[in-house]
Amino acid sequence: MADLKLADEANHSNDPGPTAVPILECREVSAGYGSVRVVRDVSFSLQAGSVLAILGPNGAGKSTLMNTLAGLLPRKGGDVVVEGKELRSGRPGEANRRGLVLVPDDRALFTSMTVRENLSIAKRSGGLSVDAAMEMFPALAKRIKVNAGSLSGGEQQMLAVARALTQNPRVLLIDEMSMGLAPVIVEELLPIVRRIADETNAVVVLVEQHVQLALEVADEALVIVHGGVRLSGSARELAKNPELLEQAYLGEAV
Ligand SMILES: Nc1ncnc2c1ncn2[C@@H]1O[C@H](COP(=O)(O)OP(=O)(O)OP(=O)(O)O)[C@@H](O)[C@H]1O
Repeated sequence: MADLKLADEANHSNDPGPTAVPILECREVSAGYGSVRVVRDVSFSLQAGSVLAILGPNGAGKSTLMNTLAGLLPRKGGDVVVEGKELRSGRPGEANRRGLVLVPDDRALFTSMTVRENLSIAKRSGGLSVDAAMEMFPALAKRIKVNAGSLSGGEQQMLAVARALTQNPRVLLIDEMSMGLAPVIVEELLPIVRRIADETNAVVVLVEQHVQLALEVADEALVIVHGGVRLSGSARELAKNPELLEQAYLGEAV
């Protein structure tokens, strides 16, 4: 099956020009568990302020790729380069210090601590202050004294993203933000991702099952099937080609 690369027409206006060093480069990255390779030769390059949507069916390897980028899993091949410097494989502390911040699909909040405590404990120098993070999420600001475990699913997700922003991310990795959330909540949350990229100039890599909503906020998209990139291109072009997306998901030749 030939991979398809759509025209590289990014829909963001903050193109830094051809000489800028990419914030994140993934060069033929492979990953997996034990001797099993579940992600194969994934490559992409992202400039400051851009959003990449990683799409694909269940079990395709999307979370494995995210965890590998965050250093939680060792790579089985390839290079990850952050702002021009290689990142060592399987070093989550180093990845975090270099600005890769993962919002995991289980959100990993301290449920018996308040919203404010969850944010204060994560805060890093250079990251958004608790108050600035709350400005991004006014609905959560009203719940700042509430324990994270008592928040709604949408509020918990806001807190997980707000917490990441207090850590000064250069690369924000958001794995299935919409997991378990009603579509109406997802429609509110995803535009915030766009705002984060635009206002902080961080790169956002978003794994998302709500394909059309993700394509509305992303600049670029990859469809991963069976661990390999099946389709890639500008989010705007992919959004205009739902049949192509469907074929890619089904693993048909496109
Ligand atoms: N800890 C693990 N040990 C061994 N295999 C795993 C582990 N986690 C995931 N896998 C396998 O790796 C493959 C890719 O899983 P992964 O969770 O990365 O897919 P995904 O695209 O994120 O899917 P989903 O959308 O369902 O989360 C699957 O076959 C899965 O069973």
